[in-house]
Amino acid sequence: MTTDPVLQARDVTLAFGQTPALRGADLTVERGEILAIMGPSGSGKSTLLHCLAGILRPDSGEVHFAGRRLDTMPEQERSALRRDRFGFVFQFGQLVPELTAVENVALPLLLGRAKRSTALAQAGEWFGRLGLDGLEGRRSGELSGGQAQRVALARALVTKPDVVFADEPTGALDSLTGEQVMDLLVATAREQGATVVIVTHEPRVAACADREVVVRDGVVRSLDFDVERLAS
Ligand SMILES: Nc1ncnc2c1ncn2[C@@H]1O[C@H](COP(=O)(O)OP(=O)(O)OP(=O)(O)O)[C@@H](O)[C@H]1O
Repeated sequence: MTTDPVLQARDVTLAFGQTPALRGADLTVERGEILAIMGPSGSGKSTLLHCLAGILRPDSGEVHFAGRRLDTMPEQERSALRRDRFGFVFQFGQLVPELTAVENVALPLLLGRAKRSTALAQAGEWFGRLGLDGLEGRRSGELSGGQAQRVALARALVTKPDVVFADEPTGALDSLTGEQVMDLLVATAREQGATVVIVTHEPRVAACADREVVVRDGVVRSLDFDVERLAS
């Protein structure tokens, strides 16, 4: 049985002023797939991730999510879709410093208008699951980098999103902690059947993925193409 891809970028271009970031990027992501996007600094990886997540609107080309055009969708609808169907993990966790860890995890549920007690209870379930027991009441300044990133993972996963977008999720962590965070991300995403799109510089992180692609000069290449090109 074949299923439709969950995400698709078709001939996407985007420039920041005079700087081209994407120059005809094509990418298809299958449902449940864990995909790593690699490539040199400045090649367009984060811009591609932001287009796929409906954060940036391309100058031309199309972006599809679950059969719907994301690039032409009105902002309000895109923002609801990001809140309800996508989860995000960034390099520095980006927890809200005024909130406790459990409130941070509950945030996407509260923004989706869940009852506060229900949201906090659901958020609390993630602490045991991610080895964070007892840290529910801490603020981000009282957590280690690895703990904060696990809280950020819980926040990305708490809504049971279709897709988790992770931009350098281990970039600020030492390699052992980074590995633990990646193992947790992959295991929980697989458990929930979530698709994961990871931008990373680190081959060890990419090795956790089902497939790797490389972005060069704003264009997506499969890893096979890249290896052949480098070998020739
Ligand atoms: N907000 C912005 N304003 C201006 N130029 C930008 C902006 N964001 C990205 N760029 C430029 O677009 C190009 C692609 O950037 P992007 O961040 O997508 O690359 P990247 O591959 O993710 O890089 P890195 O690995 O260093 O994070 C670069 O030339 C970058 O300088």
